[in-house]
Amino acid sequence: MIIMMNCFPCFTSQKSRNSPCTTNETNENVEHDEFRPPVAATTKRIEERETEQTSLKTFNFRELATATKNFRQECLLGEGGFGRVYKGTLQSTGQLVAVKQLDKHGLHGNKEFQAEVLSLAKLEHPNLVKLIGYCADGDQRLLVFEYVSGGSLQDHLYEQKSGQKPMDWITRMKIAFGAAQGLDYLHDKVNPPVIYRDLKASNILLDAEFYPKLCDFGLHNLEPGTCDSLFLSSRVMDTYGYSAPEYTRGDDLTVKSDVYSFGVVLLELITGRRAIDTTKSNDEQNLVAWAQPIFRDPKRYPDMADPLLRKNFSERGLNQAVAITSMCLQEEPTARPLISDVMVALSFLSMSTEDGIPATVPMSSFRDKSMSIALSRHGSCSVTPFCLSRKDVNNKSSSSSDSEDEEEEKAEKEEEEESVRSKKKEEQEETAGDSDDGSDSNSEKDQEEEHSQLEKARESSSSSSDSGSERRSIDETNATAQSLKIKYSYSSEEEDNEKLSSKSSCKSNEESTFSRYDSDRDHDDSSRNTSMRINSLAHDDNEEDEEENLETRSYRDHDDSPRNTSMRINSLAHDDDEEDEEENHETRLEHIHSSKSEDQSVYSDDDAGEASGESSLHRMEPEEEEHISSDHD
Ligand SMILES: Nc1ncnc2c1ncn2[C@@H]1O[C@H](COP(=O)(O)OP(=O)(O)OP(=O)(O)O)[C@@H](O)[C@H]1O
Repeated sequence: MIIMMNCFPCFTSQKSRNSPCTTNETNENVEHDEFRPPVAATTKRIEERETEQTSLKTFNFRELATATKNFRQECLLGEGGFGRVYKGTLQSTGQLVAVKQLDKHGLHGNKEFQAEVLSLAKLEHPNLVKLIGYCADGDQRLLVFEYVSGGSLQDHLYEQKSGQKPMDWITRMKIAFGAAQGLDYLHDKVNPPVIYRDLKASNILLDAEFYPKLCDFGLHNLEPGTCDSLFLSSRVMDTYGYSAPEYTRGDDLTVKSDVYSFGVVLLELITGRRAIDTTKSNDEQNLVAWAQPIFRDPKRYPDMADPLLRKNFSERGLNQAVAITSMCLQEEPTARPLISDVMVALSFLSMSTEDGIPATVPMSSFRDKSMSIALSRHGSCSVTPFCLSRKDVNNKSSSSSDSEDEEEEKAEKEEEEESVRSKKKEEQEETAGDSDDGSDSNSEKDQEEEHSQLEKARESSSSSSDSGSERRSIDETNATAQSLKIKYSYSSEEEDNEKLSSKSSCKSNEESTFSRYDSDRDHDDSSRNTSMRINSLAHDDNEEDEEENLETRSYRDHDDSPRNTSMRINSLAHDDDEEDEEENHETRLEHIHSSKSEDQSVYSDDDAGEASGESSLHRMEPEEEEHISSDHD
């Protein structure tokens, strides 16, 4: 979009040089140029609204000189590929800002600059450094950003000040999660999507509470050299170690190239190693090259972790994080996950739990199946295809015992119904075995019987829950699972997932789910305080010739009890006036798993003073998993 030069008076007007102004204050001066068709009043109003929305300020050079004490050395925060960055204080408001003085190489014209700046200003997200304003005065081009006080991720990982504690595991995961949210916004929430191109540890700024904000996004077109082909950008070198293989091959960059760079950052967070470290031996200089063989050997994952973490992380958390990283770092761009899926997975990893073990990630939270498959390999993803409704999440996140009781009652009811239904199924199968055409002829009768059994089950279930007596035993549930011939284990591989998915006739996530994830910045220490919504809706695909219209619904139950590992698979036929009874099933698959399984043990090494100086791995043995079915046996 091309914006008029006079729209920003600091380019031309003397008046503007003396006072800061916002773009909306100056819209009266809008003129038209040759690139813009005559602007109708309405169009003009739309533009005004756009600039109002961004509330972008224009500054004159003198103001910014004052703010930065005349660009004094002591205010210099650093110098990057775009130019120098100074810390400043706006005189008018007292606000702290970071003033980026763009290099004059390949200087962009005012119009181009304004256009870029305005589109930049529209990119607003809590995990992006906010552009406050700009200055284009003579040949000066400056951008004014909010000041982020905590330094960059690079500083925290590698340039720690003395006495500063190393970042703990959860903090690292929260940083990764926040960065993923920022990237997701650029990739998924902005139209057209913005390819960051420059994601790296030094571009992730942290505030005083380690809340991450991405900087330098969308600046590509302002990069020195984009107007001057002879100018070799120093940024190319800086990005070395983060850039995706397709960049080196000279192929086009896509959002998946950003996913690769994100993978490198995640790897840095896990390992505490720089993307490129020339002080290391040859085979360890390139972090990704060093990590690739380890990705293939999960037993070596713990060796990968940053020694500064002193093994204070859960094994499962580490496995998940490494699995996500290795996916992001796939050679082939299409094999890399969507950042939205990475973000969802990290939302679980960044939640603090009492025992430090991250919750299982519901498979249907992902838009792309590959992520759930990768995580399920590490027992980190519930393989049941299900949908997490907002109501479910609310119920789950509520600490109210009432709602938990209600959930349990509901689950019990469903189990009853499921039991009846599966028994019926078995009978039907037997009948089918005896007589080929028998099932058809009896189907109506069967339906009636089934229905009446279900009704009975509902009644008996409600009466038992009313009296508060007799809970349905979980071995019955397991029998139900068996009757559905679904096998499951925590180490289940891809095929198991596929089988389970197909058993429940649920379409792939890609096709059938819509995920929405919202999290605000209070995503903090308590998982209960985490504001998170994941909604997935399995929806029908009319083109598919499905005999049954299945609505699959389930939810994650992050069970607090370490000794309860069970899987409940409930399937019930429900009568719905509007829908054909024969064709409608509601399958509820609920997977409740233990907070601690074998794969979930916590490594801890609190013994900082071990004589050897090398911490040994203390593995807190998981409490024995209690498979209720085996108890029953
Ligand atoms: N909004 C900001 N708040 C606080 N510090 C900032 C801000 N923006 C940049 N900085 C700091 O200014 C310095 C220079 O930043 P800049 O982004 O220009 O360079 P870089 O990230 O080191 O390299 P490159 O330009 O290649 O990405 C860095 O130390 C960075 O942490």
